[in-house]
Amino acid sequence: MMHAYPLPKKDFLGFILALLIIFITPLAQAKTDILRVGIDLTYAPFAYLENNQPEGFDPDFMRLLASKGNKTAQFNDTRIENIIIGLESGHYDVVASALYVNETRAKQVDFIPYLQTGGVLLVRKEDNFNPQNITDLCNKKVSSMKGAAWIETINQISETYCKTHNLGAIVVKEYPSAPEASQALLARGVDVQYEDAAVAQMVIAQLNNELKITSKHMLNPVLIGLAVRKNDISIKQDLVGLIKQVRETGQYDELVKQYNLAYPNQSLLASNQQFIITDLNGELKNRDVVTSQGFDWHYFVSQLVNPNFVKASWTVTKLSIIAWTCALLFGLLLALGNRAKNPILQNLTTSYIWLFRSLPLLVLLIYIYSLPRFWEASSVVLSDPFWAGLIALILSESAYMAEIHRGALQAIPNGQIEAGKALGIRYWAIQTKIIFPQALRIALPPLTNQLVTIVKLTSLLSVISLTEILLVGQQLYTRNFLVIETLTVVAIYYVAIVTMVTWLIKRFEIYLDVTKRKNKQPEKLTSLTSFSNTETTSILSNNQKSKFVLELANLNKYYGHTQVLKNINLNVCWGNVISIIGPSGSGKTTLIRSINGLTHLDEGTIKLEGTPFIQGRKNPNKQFYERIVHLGMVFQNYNLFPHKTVLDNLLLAPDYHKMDKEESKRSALILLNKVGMIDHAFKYPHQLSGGQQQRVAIARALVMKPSIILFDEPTSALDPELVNEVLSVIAQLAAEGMTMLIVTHEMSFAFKVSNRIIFMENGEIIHDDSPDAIRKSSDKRLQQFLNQCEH
Ligand SMILES: Nc1ncnc2c1ncn2[C@@H]1O[C@H](COP(=O)(O)OP(=O)(O)OP(=O)(O)O)[C@@H](O)[C@H]1O
Repeated sequence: MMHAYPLPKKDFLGFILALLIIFITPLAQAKTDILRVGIDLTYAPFAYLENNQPEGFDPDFMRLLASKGNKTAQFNDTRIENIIIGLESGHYDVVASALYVNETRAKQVDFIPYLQTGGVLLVRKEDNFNPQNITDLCNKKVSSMKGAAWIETINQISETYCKTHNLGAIVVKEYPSAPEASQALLARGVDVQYEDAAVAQMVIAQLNNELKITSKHMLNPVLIGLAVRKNDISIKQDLVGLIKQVRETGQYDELVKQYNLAYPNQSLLASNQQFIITDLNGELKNRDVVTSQGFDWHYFVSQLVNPNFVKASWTVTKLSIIAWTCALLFGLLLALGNRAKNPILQNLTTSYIWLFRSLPLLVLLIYIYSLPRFWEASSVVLSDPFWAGLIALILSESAYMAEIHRGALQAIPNGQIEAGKALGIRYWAIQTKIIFPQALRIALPPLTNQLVTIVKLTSLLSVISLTEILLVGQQLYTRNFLVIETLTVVAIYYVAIVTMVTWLIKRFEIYLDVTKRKNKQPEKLTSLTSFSNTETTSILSNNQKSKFVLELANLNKYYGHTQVLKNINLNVCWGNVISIIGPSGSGKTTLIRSINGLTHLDEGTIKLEGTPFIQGRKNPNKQFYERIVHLGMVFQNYNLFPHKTVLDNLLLAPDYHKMDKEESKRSALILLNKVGMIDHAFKYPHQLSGGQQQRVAIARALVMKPSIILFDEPTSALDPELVNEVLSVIAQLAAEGMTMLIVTHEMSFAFKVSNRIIFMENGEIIHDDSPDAIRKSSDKRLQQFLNQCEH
């Protein structure tokens, strides 16, 4: 029977200890039984994956050594550029990845030689170019695996032979692995590939003989070694002893024969003696513990001014800024397409965004860079990794930016578009002058983030051999193994670029933020107060060409099955001030918005100044856009443009309609004076009260000299104490003979200023009479409504 009591404390600790022992013992055992090998399994035939198992010479060799030492080889697949970081960090004990031996590498790690190899030259099968030696490569582009031994030799020959013989330099393009270097050759990004002899055989077989070896002899023999940490004396002793054993038993010879490789010859061993830890007989030379060097400050400082880093930084900056700007603009078009009413456009943009957000940039980069293989003409542009990288970045980033723009565009209130439309401004101008500047301010912080992302993403472009900052770093540390020093330089360059570009955009963001802007120095406006009344009223239109300003005939409007306007007929004479009153939901706003096309009618015609203006469901025509400016509109929520000053709010429409600049500025100032806002001409809307904003909105509606102004509940959004300042401006306009149609809930005002009052209910005009007649009407429903309003 089990006890329900808790375990005594002592027993509990014992239990934990037992658990630890159970788990730790096998781990501790595992460490001694396992030979941990760092290896890059993308380098066939030396090391590759087959059926998920490491295969090739290096895995076979390490398995052989491990079994001789009664251990199991455990492979840790790591790309070549990071393989020494793993060794130094203790993730494995030895690197067996066809590493060539050289002086600078030997300063960081100890090498135990175990193989020799050499290079060959590969070209496309159909090419007539037959290079035999490196000297035949002058003026050619050569692809190579990153950090390969021969790169230094090629660069040396380019300097000492090609340049001195005026034959043109050899351009080496480095790729992460041999398959990518071959793809570049097939895509005509390079003319020739320099490859390890054993690797080249394998590549040719895999690519169905699309490439051929042209060099007859193995070029540039190199010594290959196992790399171990300098202070790891026991692993050095173990490995040297095991290699000796497998050579003596003949197992080593059997293995190298299978791969057509060889143990390093004596002369190669002799010439590399100072870089390896075994002598010519394969015995360990020095058993002292040598600690690896600390941070190499001298090298670090020298690399800070390395011209290759400076050049790569310029490439990264240029590429990032161009990619960001193009993706920003393209993304904006995509966002607009996505918001369009056209379903084809919507589906196309949605699919684009879905596809390019899902595709990894790396895959996209390789697709684009390889395109010339299938479409030769594209090689003119795409063989240059800068352009291929730029196109891939733009395609991918524009998909992300489209979503940022979509969010920002959605955040702009619809009233801004309506205010633009009411001023007769067409679609593109509304977008560019009103919507984009406001949306850009909202989108800028996330867009800045994207720029930082792009700067960092450029490091991926090394797969297509673009010499960017990380690639320069990798080229350096795969040769000298000074990983931390080099990466610190890389980090400094990236941080500097990101800091610079974000600072620039931050300045732009501050520039766009009108709340942080100081008011422009006001001009001398005092002279304006001396304008005569005639000059002030002459600004208002008195262009009476027809009997009626506005004629509405048989207007009908439905929302779904609900009819909200029922056969509306109304004629407005010049100078009429008509107030539209009625209970909530009676259709007042719908009526006034359909007069200037903001709400589409289902049936009926509207004539403006005697000429047809809107006809039923027909789309607005050219005549509509020419005449819409004769209809001013004042909205309930003012709808001023927040990114423009008061004066610029007034000048937007005259500028768009190409009116005389000086004259419209003068009219704008006179109108501001008229509505009592002249002292605020250079303020932004957020610096004004609601009443002041509405007075500016009235001046803005007047600046195009409309024949009639429509007011949609102009005081409903105002605090009670601000209502009167707006109403007195409207009353003044009424007194000056301005024709106005006013939807209002301010009954006493309506009765005071109007010559006619229209009472609407359920979408119908029930009464259309003088204020006196309305007041005296015997209609109970009307009287009930008026009584309610008075309360
Ligand atoms: N976009 C829309 N979709 C569907 N129905 C709408 C839409 N706009 C208005 N309506 C309906 O049309 C009718 C008339 O609305 P409208 O806004 O013109 O009334 P109103 O008299 O101006 O009311 P209020 O005085 O409250 O502003 C209402 O029943 C309203 O619910």
